[in-house]
Amino acid sequence: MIMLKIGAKHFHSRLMLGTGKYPSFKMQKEAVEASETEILTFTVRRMNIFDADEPNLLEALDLEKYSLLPNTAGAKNAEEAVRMARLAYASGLCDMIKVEVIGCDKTLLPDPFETMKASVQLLSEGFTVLTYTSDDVVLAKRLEEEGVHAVMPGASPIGSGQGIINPGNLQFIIEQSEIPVIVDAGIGSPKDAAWAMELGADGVLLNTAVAGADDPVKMSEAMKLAIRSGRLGYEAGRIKQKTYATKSSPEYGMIE
Ligand SMILES: CC(=O)[C@@H](O)[C@H](O)COP(=O)(O)O
Repeated sequence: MIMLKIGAKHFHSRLMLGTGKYPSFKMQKEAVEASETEILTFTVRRMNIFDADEPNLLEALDLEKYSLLPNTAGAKNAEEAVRMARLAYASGLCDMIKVEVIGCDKTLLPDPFETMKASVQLLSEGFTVLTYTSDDVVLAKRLEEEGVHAVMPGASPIGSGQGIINPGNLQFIIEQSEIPVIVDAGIGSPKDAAWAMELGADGVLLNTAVAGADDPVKMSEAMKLAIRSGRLGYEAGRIKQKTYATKSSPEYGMIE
């Protein structure tokens, strides 16, 4: 059964995993495998794409098994992001592109204007564009209108592990979107990932919570299960919250 469609690509897993910050290549490989992800993201700037003598940060992974989502992390403006995307494409390491243009070094929050500019340019060049944004509802809509293939609102600042700090905005973005919404960045624990999915997100992208865990492989599996569980809960339709109690054992309609 197909679960997630982004552009022309179909996926069974709703978890996208970052490849950086792992304590070792061995741990990276095991964590990636435990996640059962189909989409791996990596920073173009940190790849030694054209220099065979330099270390390759993906060398432990069998890249044939994954769809690759290079990201433009480190770009400070649209021009830099576009250049990185073209480089990833030219190197053959590009099924899709995650547009990430940082506007503030302290918060690592995206620059909305440059993000939009880069996304529009890359769309015009035929890329499948997934755009990292803040949880700005109007910007997410504008990006969708421009034709991006997915929006990726942050749960909280990258690497902060704060989890979802503005569920209301994520909810609005999810409700209005006809393209996939991937909650990206700031996930700290499995409960955050499950919550994002329960809100109706189409997927979650995370890195630090797994790579920085005491046991990245176990955490990777926990995230996989949390995302499945959150999605199931969303599809099952949760009960309405009430102010007052209602008995779990009603006096009528009991099963004998
Ligand atoms: C790897 C990547 O793309 C990050 O920029 C991403 O946003 C993940 O953030 P966390 O490390 O907070 O999960």
